[in-house]
Amino acid sequence: MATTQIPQLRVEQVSLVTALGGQYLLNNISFEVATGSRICIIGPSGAGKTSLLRLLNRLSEFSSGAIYLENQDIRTIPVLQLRRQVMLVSQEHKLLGMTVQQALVYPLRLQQLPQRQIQERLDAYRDLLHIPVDWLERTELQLSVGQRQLVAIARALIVQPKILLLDEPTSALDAGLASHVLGVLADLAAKDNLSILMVNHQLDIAQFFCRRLLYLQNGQLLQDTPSEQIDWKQLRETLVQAEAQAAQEWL
Ligand SMILES: Nc1ncnc2c1ncn2[C@@H]1O[C@H](COP(=O)(O)OP(=O)(O)OP(=O)(O)O)[C@@H](O)[C@H]1O
Repeated sequence: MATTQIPQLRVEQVSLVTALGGQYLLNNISFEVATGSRICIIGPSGAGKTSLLRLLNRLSEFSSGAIYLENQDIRTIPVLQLRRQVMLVSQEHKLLGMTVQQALVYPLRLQQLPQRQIQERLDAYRDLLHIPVDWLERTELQLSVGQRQLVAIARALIVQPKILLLDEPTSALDAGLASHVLGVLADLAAKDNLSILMVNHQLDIAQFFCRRLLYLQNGQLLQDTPSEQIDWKQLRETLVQAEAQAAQEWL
């Protein structure tokens, strides 16, 4: 008899309304994430992409609807436990006054892992992401934006989450490093069942990496499409038009 696998993450009719003015930043969003998914979230500036990611590990609270991690309502999961399973790499990469090494091992120390295991994970993920040993003693100010981005990705992966939320993860990496990082992420999705939701403005990266695309505009989920069904040329044009419209609304 076939078994039905429960989705790893289920977003059900979720809305986010601003505190003042009652404007909908996200309106009635529903989708599911299967284990090991590679999903890109695309849409013009201000569409609500970052806001959506932040709801998934409760950095912000949704106004209505529900989100389930493996069938458990995320509001019933202690927030630190949730964030260990659903890690967000945001666009701002802060080491909070720590060195790279301290920042990488901090979440593992919080989990009270034995020192030997901490060292093994540090070596493994530093190696995996090609972070040179001589960065370990550097602080944020001694790293370029791209280097900080790489450390932030390592810091999320070292915790071995079930779901990784990435907000423009490769925007500051050169093409070679970006493609290495995407290869590492694809391997982790295939071998370790890591699910990845990635906000990305670079459609060529989305086309290469993602197996499914969520298209957001004005807080609404307009498309949820497997990548093989996407007309990328059409999508590029839609996005250019939507960006132009968004820019006009700001003028
Ligand atoms: N705390 C907040 N209060 C009010 N409005 C907010 C808040 N946070 C975000 N917004 C607004 O919500 C909308 C969606 O913002 P969000 O950052 O999620 O968009 P985005 O799609 O990620 O945009 P970008 O591609 O430019 O990063 C924007 O109009 C933004 O100004």
